[in-house]
Amino acid sequence: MTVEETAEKIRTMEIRGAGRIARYAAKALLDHSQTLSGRDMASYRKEMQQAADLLVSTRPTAVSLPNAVNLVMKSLMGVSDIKTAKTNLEERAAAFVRRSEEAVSKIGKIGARNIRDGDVVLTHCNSEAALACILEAHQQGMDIEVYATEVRPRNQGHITARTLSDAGIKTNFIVDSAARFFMKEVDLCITGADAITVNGSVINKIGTSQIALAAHEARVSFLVAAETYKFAPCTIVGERILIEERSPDEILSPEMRKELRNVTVRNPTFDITPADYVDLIITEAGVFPPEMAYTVIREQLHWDSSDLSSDYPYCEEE
Ligand SMILES: O=P(O)(O)OC[C@H]1O[C@H](OP(=O)(O)O)[C@H](O)[C@@H]1O
Repeated sequence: MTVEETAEKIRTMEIRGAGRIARYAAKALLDHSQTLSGRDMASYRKEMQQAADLLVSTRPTAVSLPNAVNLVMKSLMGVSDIKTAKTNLEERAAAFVRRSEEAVSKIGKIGARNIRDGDVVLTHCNSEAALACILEAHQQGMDIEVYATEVRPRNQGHITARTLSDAGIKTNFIVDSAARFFMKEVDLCITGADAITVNGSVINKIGTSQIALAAHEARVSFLVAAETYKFAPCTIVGERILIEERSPDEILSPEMRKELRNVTVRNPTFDITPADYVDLIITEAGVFPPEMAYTVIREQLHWDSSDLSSDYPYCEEE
C-alpha cells in the first residue's frame, strides 16, 4: 500500500483506532523509504517529510499518529549518509510496529488484574487496548459480562460486539444514550484513548465523558487502557488537542439536510473526560493515576523541550 493509499484509508476511517492508525503510518513510512532510490540524501529527506506530513494531516486528534510519525522521522536527525538514514528509519518504523503490538498485549495482562471474576464491564467504541483487558480476563477463566455501546454515528460498537461474541463473552449491546440507565448494573468501565493531556484529561470517542460522568455518579470505576504513545507531549507546553469534527453526512443525509433548512448538524468525533472522572490509566509500562501524565510523558516518551524545535510537531495547535 502506498503512503497516499494509507493516508486515504486513515482519512475515510477504513483504517481506524488510534493504535492501528499509528502502526499503519509507521509501516507506510517504512514501505515508502524502501521505494526510494537511496542516492540523494536531500531528496530522500524531502520525500520522507512529505509522506510524514500527508499521514499526519489525515486525522487531527489521535496523538498516537504524530507521535509514531515523529518517532520514525527523528531517526533522520543529524544523519547525512543516506544508507544509514534508510536503515535507521526502517528499523525504527519496524520496531515501533512491534512494540505497539506488544504494548496492547501487555495492557491486556495488566488490565485483567483490575477485573474480578463476576464483573460486569461497560466499554465504549472499539478500542484494541480496552478489549485486550476484557479478552484477557475472559481467557483467564473469569466469568464476565459486557455492556457495549453502539457508537453513533460510525457504529464502531458493532465491531466490539462481534469480537466479544466471537470470544464467547456474554454481551449486552446498547444505544449510547442507555449508558446511564444501565450503569447501576455495571462494576467498572474500560475505554481506550486517542490522546491524554498533561493534566490527565482523556480524549476519546464522543460520548466517553458522559459515560465517565454517569460512572462517577454511580461510584463505578472508570479505567482507561492506552499505550504510552497516546500521551500528548505538546500539551506540556500548553498546546491543545484539536477535536476532529467530521462530515454531517455521517449523521443526516444531504437530502434530509436540504429539507431542514435551519438546522446545522454538528459531528464532533471525540470529547474530553477530565482527570477527575478517571480512576486509572492502564499502560504497557504499568498503571498510573491520571495525575501522573506529566511523569509518563517525561519518562516514557523521553520528551524534552528541544523536540519542539524539530521539523515535526507532535500535535497541532487548536
Ligand atoms: O487504539 P485503540 O485502543 O484501538 O483505540 C482508541 C480509540 O481510537 C478510536 O478512534 P476512531 O474510531 O479511530 O475515531 C476510538 O476513540 C477508540 O477508543
